[in-house]
Order: sequence, then structure tokens, then C-alpha cells
Amino acid sequence: MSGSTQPLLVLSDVRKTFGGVTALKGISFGVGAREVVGLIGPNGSGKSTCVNVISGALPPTQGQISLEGQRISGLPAHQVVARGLARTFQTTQLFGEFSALDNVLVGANVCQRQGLLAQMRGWRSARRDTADAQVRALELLEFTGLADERDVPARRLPVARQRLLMIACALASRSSVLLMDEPAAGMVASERRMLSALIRRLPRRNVSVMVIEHHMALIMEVCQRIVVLNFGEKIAEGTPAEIRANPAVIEAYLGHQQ
Ligand SMILES: Nc1ncnc2c1ncn2[C@@H]1O[C@H](COP(=O)(O)OP(=O)(O)OP(=O)(O)O)[C@@H](O)[C@H]1O
Repeated sequence: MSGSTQPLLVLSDVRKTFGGVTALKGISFGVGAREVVGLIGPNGSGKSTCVNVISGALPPTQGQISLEGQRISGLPAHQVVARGLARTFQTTQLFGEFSALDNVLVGANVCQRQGLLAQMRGWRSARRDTADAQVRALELLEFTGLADERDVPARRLPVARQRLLMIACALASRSSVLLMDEPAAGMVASERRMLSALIRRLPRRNVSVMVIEHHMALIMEVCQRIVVLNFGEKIAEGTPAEIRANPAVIEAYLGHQQ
């Protein structure tokens, strides 16, 4: 882990098997506070499995994952979000008919402390919460460059802007760690530049990021540290410059090209 950052998300010896296939062979790494960490590797190296295991979509076969010192491995996805870890997906997970603003408000509800019953009992404070959520949602739309599209149904937004909206929704849950699964997929260069600027601004909002991405230039630009997987094993970890020059990483990528 780099410099002075404290580990926020920690994976210790995480293993995942699917029948006879071992997708993760005992992976360990951490993500520090306000750090952007990239997870890369050739096709089939275990990146998606890693994200699925961290986010609670799949239980690990072995090993531990903790967030802010609390164990999250084995918890279902909604409890992982409630503990402060949100993710964005490769494919759109938005409510297509809802406006951009309403999608962000749904994201905020994921973590709203007041449950439905409490809201019914305490109408006044519930109304204040709703007003607060609205202000915050508008600020997140501003932050992700979607303020002008606040009333546009999500399905009408171009794919790249839907991806930005997914980021706004994930941030609305007030998570301390954001897992991004191929956020640049389907984006053209100008959209990638916008995404890159957005990711680099996240640590200033006290959000740590783990990003999986095939677009190497984007990874090299936004990450302070990169973890490289190959055949379910961590083969390297370091700064973008270290990773770029690492013979095992070059070999892994060249091997796959052949
Ligand atoms: N549900 C599953 N059942 C069986 N095998 C699986 C399952 N999910 C993943 N695998 C296997 O686990 C290994 C890692 O796959 P994973 O999708 O995690 O890799 P990846 O690095 O995300 O690949 P890509 O870059 O192509 O998305 C592969 O051999 C894959 O076939």
C-alpha cells in the first residue's frame, strides 16, 4: 500500500472456486483512504470475480475481506453497500423510465438511515431528509456533469452518460469505497477524458476507488497504484510506472495476445 494512506478495504488470501475452476487463488491487497487503485489483467484473469466477491455478489470460498476494520466477506450485496462500499456495473443498472434525478434519489435511499416505518412515524424529519436528499442528488448531478439532464429519463441518455449517472447513484449511497467495473466501456476519447477527470476528483470527496478497466491509458492516468492479476493470481502491484516496466506484466499481456 502506498505512502501514508490507511487501508480501508483489505483483501486477505481471497480464494474463489467454481466447481473445478479456481478463479482467484488467494489474492491479498488493500485500498487506502482517498486512494485510486486499478485492478487489471488479461481476459479471464479473475477481475470480475474479484469485484463480485468484494461487493457481495458472490461469497468467497476462502479468505477475508474487511472494510474499515469490519469483516464484509460473505455478507449479501445490500449489506455491503450499507457498510459503505458501492459499485458501478459494466451494464446499465438504472431505472430506465425514471429521470436522472430520481435515479440518484433511489441511490440515496439505499443508505437512508430512516426506514419506511420511521419515516411514517416522523413525517417532519422524513420531509427534511427528503429535502436534504434532493439537494445532495442535484449536487451529484452537477459533479458528474449531468445537471442539464436531471429530468431526462435514464434510458434516453447516451450509454456514456448512463455510466456517469451510475457513478452519481453510487456516490449517493455515501459510500467510502467505490468499485468501478469497466466504467470507460463504450466511451469515445472525449468521454473518457471527462471520466478520467471525474475519477481523479473522487478522493477529494473522501471516496476511495477500485477500478477495473481494459483501457490502459485511463488506468495509468487515474491510478496511484495498480494490482495485476493473471490466471487468478496477483502477479504484480505498484505505481503505474512500475507496472508499465514490470516484465511479468508485459509477459502476461503479450502471452495473451499470442
Ligand atoms: N460463474 C462461473 N462459473 C464458472 N467459471 C467461472 C464463473 N465466473 C468466472 N469463471 C471463470 O473464472 C475465471 C476468471 O473469470 P473472470 O470473469 O473473473 O475474469 P476477468 O479477468 O474478469 O475476465 P474479462 O476481462 O474477460 O472480463 C475464468 O476462467 C472464468 O471462465
